[in-house]
Amino acid sequence: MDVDAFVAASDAYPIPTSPDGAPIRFSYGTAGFRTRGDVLASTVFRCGAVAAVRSAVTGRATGIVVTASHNPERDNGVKLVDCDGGMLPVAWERHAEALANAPGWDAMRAAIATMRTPAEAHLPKHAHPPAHAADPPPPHVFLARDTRPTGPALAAAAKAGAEAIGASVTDLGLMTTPQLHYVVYASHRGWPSAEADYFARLARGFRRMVAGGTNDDDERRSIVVDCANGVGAAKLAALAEAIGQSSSDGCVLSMDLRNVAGESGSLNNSVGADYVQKEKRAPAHGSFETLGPSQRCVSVDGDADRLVYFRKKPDGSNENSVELFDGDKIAALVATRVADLLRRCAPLNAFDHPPLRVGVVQTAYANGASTAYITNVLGVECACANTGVKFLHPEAEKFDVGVYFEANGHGTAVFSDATIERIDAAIERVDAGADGGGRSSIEQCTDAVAALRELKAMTEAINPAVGDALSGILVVEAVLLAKGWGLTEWGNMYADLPSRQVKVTVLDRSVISVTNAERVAVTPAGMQAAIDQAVGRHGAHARAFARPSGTEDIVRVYAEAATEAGAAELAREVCGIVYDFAGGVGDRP
Ligand SMILES: CC(=O)N[C@H]1[C@@H](OP(=O)(O)O)O[C@H](CO)[C@@H](O)[C@@H]1O
Ligand SMILES: [Mg+2]
Repeated sequence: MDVDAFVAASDAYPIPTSPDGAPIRFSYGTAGFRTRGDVLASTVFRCGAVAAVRSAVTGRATGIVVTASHNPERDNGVKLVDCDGGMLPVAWERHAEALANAPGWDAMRAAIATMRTPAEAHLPKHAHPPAHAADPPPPHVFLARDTRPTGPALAAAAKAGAEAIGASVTDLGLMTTPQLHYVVYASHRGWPSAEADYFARLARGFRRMVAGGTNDDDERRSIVVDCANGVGAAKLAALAEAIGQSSSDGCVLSMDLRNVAGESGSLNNSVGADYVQKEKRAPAHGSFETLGPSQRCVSVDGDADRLVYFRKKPDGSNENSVELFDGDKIAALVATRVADLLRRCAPLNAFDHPPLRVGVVQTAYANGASTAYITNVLGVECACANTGVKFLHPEAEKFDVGVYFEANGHGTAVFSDATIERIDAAIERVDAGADGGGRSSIEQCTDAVAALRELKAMTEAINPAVGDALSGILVVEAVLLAKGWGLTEWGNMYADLPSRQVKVTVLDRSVISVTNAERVAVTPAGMQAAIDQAVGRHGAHARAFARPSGTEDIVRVYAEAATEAGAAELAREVCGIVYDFAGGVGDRP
């Protein structure tokens, strides 16, 4: 590591100052550093070095992605990907912050020295293959960016930072965030990690998932995709190519891609998954108003790690309002399919000793109706984690098959290595003509074998590293096809309770601290009791909480109740309580 060369090179990337002349302070939030793109060069340059040092410490390649996801086009951000393809350890977020804000060469040297102390290694749980302890490889960083105008210069800064300290950099250019995670994940396991390998894996998984499908009537599977004018547009086109839109084997998925052009200012501008989920409205661009209520639509966000499905409200009361199929509904669909497949696999006796634990991980924002459905109807365990994938993913890893989605559509299904080994072993037994259950013929188990193969295919179609809109679309489509379901049947799983999500501005949001997966406020004193009282007044199904956002300088209030009016009123009351107890700014809500 050439720390001296790095600190010397940093002079070309000075920390910018705010109008009062003080250096801008950068913080690593829920999903990396994120702010206006034109002030990020010094931070991104320094993140290049963090990724390089992390690679040196772990003996494996790491990743950097330059993106601000669903945020406006003028913003940008930088997120570091750990060597196993997952999120950076939380302790290293603090190291990245220390380096990003270090005021001079000595402070930078000190921040890097801290990262390199053995106590700070926080090595990932999974080591594939074993670390090269004796002869560590030179540090290596994979780099990608989304389509923002500030992206090329920032990516160049990241590369310069990593190279200055002595890492080699593979610049992958434009990629979705989950693609970059996948590249690092695959390289960690020694798998082929080129972009073509990613597409081929997803496409293979999809085609195998639908291979035994009920598509006898040759009905064309058609979806309209809102690409948010982001990096997902080109990648979805490539994915469509990979699954072979014109294939003659019956497993057709036709994707009509909209909002792909990416004119200046169009990224996430009244389009994309965040807009559709928060507004419960169709994208304002891409001619969605001309579609009928039977058309299945899906929106991805600017870096294509979120997806939500939607369709026009059949009553047509408001021409742009939609029925939303959010992350909660996607999790319920995927978990249902996993549970169905495992049940059907029973004759193979492959997953009974010990029984596989399937679970769903949600956040406090999950609609109460979805939690009730998963627990009571599906009979699947349901855990609640703090907001942010870095909390959900590890919770999901505690199950043999853990399905997690944030309500906003970010999520995936995590199959543990041991589970995949058990699936593979069962397939081997089947292929060898034994059923594992002592029966003379596997013919008695045709349905179980089909289920087993579909389960295996799902592990390939899903992005194992992180939530991915592209793989999410394939899995949802394959499950709908296999079940012979349209949106009506999917929607019939459960009806969302009316809910509201609102923002309150306060002087200092850190006065609010929370516990119990963010559902209970510990401070300021008395605030939770007041929220409880308000909830109590709204009867059965009422629920509300307030927590400080990890990505914006606001407090988020969430409320749900049995009626639309009740949810709106409860949200308004809780906003007032937050305003009173936590130092509200401006007019009282
Ligand atoms: C309620 C909500 O949608 N919160 C979002 C938002 O986090 P906040 O900490 O709530 O600002 O941004 C995160 C990063 O994109 C995402 O993971 C999370 O789900
Ligand atoms: Mg995103």
